[in-house]
Amino acid sequence: MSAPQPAAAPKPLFVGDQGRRLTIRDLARAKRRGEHWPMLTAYDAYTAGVFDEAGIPVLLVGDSSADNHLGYDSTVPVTLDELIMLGRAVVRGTKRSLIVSDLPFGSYEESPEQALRTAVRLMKEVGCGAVKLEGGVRSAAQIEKIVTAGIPVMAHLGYTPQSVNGFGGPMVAGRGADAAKRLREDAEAVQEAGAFAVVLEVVPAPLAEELTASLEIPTVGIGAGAGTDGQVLVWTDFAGMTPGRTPSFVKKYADLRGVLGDAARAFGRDVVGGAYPDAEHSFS
Ligand SMILES: Nc1nc(=O)c2c([nH]1)NC[C@@H]1CN(c3ccc(C(=O)N[C@@H](CCC(=O)O)C(=O)O)cc3)CN21
Ligand SMILES: CC(C)C(=O)C(=O)O
Ligand SMILES: [Mg+2]
Repeated sequence: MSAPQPAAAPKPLFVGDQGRRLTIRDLARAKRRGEHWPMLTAYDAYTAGVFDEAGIPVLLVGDSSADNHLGYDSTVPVTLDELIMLGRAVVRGTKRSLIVSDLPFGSYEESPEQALRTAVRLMKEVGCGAVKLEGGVRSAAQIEKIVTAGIPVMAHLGYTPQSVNGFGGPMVAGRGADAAKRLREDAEAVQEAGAFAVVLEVVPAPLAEELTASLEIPTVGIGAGAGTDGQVLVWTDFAGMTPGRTPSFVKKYADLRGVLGDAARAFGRDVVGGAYPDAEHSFS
């Protein structure tokens, strides 16, 4: 009899060498195992390819592309056609990550039928694996309609940026007993409607932890503390590409803006000074 072998270390989800695209079932299994996993936004093929190769299991074609890629002031103006173009690039640039696409503002609020039409366009034209929309109780009928048609839906609660023009109150959602109760009801509603996961944006950490324990579906936090199943960040924030101030929950893992600016200045100096192109970079 040989000595008992130590149990094989569970393979973290983000290593992601399944040789296929991740699915929502992989995320459900990660929840059962108590694994934490990262998610990043992506708006183009190269960047998405870098994250896919780095083993990020879930990439979001966020409507945050509006203010972080397309130059709008908020997420409100981005159109479905614009998001579809970005999503197609992200899918073309990746092999393994699960691609989730946001439903942009105005493309689902009117009715469950409108929401399904939008989700179907994203599934057909982008080829993503899931869609995401904002709102709890107010969006439950939309979620149910889309899920019933066989399309996985990620919900999004807490601070919901598409409503920025309607917000009068504080940014941190779920603070205080009434707000916490509403957030719990929203979370229950989206799970009941069939969402496979739920984003909790700018929510007090203890409440996000409580929801993560009470819900069967994975939670994905952004500014919601360490207790959620997944963590998502806007890629330009985590990589130091966003100009100016970023939300306080962001940790900057690189200074891409500095690196790229330095490269551009060096190229400019070389061209002006005659150092580029040199013989090595010319044809004789
Ligand atoms: N670059 C960027 N990062 C994001 O996380 C992000 C976007 N853009 N655009 C769409 C939404 C908007 N989100 C935001 C935007 C601002 C804050 C922010 O300024 N938060 C302040 C708290 C302000 C308050 O308490 O009133 C912070 O210090 O974190 C947070 C999330 C998250 N999303
Ligand atoms: C921040 C995430 C959750 C998002 O909705 C987006 O990037 O659009
Ligand atoms: Mg979004």
